[in-house]
Amino acid sequence: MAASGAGEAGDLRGGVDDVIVAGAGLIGTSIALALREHGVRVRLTDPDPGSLRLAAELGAGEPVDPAAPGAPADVAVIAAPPAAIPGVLRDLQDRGAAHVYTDAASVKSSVVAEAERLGCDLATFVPGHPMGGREKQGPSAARSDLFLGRSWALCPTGKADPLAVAAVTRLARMCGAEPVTLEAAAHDRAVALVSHAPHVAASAVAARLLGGDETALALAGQGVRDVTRIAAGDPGLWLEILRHNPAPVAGVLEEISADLAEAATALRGGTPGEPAVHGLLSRGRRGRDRIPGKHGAARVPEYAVLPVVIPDEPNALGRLFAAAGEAGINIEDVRIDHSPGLPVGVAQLSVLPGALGPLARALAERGFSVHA
Ligand SMILES: NC(=O)c1ccc[n+]([C@@H]2O[C@H](COP(=O)([O-])OP(=O)(O)OC[C@H]3O[C@@H](n4cnc5c(N)ncnc54)[C@H](O)[C@@H]3O)[C@@H](O)[C@H]2O)c1
Ligand SMILES: O=C(O)C(=O)C[C@]1(C(=O)O)C=C[C@@H](O)C=C1
Repeated sequence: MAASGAGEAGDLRGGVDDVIVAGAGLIGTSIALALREHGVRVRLTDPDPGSLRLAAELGAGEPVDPAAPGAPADVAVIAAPPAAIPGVLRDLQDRGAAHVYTDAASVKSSVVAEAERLGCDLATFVPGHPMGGREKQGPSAARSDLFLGRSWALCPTGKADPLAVAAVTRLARMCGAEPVTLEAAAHDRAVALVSHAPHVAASAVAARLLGGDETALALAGQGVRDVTRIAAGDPGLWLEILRHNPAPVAGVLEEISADLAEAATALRGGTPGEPAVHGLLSRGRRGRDRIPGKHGAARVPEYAVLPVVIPDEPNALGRLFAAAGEAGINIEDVRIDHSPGLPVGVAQLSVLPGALGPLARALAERGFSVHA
């Protein structure tokens, strides 16, 4: 969603012209891509050189050394895993890397408490949480439109400078999101209900599938795919998120468990228990109706996946497939991650695990930019 003119883009930027994104993964690169569409200068840092290189190649910004980021940016966004954020904030603030700081962590109270403990400046730190995401990681899954129409929680402490809040509000709006301001504890209770407990519940449903035989799994339709999509997320990141929000998530899970237990007991009891089951299904339907919007994404099969950067031009995919064919490798599936308006996209080639190395070598030899 590029702005239509330099003046208009400048108006929306409102002084947020130069941003540092620390953490060039899914969320950091998505934020960077969205900001680039508004002409914002973006400087990227990430301890993983591969992620940094890919994010830069996707057009998300210029890689910089976090120890020498250059002149202070208008805003620094920290899009690292939650536990790393307070330390990165303290480091960036010590270096005077930006005038205003925000983060993207899925939890807020623990991040704020640790930032305070580390002596971070809370006047310039506006904790944030974009409510858009995917069940995938890394810059190759990034999309400039990831936050379009989503809420973006802002949890400024009582010490926050209103000008800092205004700058982060503008940044969220440039990403196409709607800022929602609330206290950190209220945020954590809210996301326990709408994000964290649902993730665990989806994992519980998906974990049952491990006991299903091939015939049962062959019958899997869209229903189970919808219910389990988020269970494909990274267990490491999710454990970290849950650890930082334990009590609110446990509370919701206990309520879900009670509903499920009651339904199971009622079903075991036959017809007399039916009203309880009907009641749960009806409440579920009414609860679902209260959700104002919904993500949609395809499930990705579990092959080995090779990301290859491709130019946005006729027959780019044709050449890619021809090269794989010449190497005698069968591509099982392909998915294109592409932000509208960008000159390049990422083709995610799914192959049998044993074919990954040979395919990477064959494509690299033929001049493709391969990110194995
Ligand atoms: N995945 C989602 O759907 C989602 C949605 C909203 C918010 N978030 C939050 O966004 C943050 C990033 O998650 P993600 O999904 O982009 O994960 P990701 O794994 O795709 O990216 C995280 C990136 O942070 C980098 N990193 C690690 N330590 C760092 C450090 N000290 N300094 C700078 N970068 C560092 C990693 O190398 C990696 O590239 C997390 O705090 C997460 O809670 C995730
Ligand atoms: O759509 C997804 O894949 C997500 O899980 C995104 C989602 C969510 O629960 O809505 C996940 C974690 C975040 O902190 C924010 C957004």
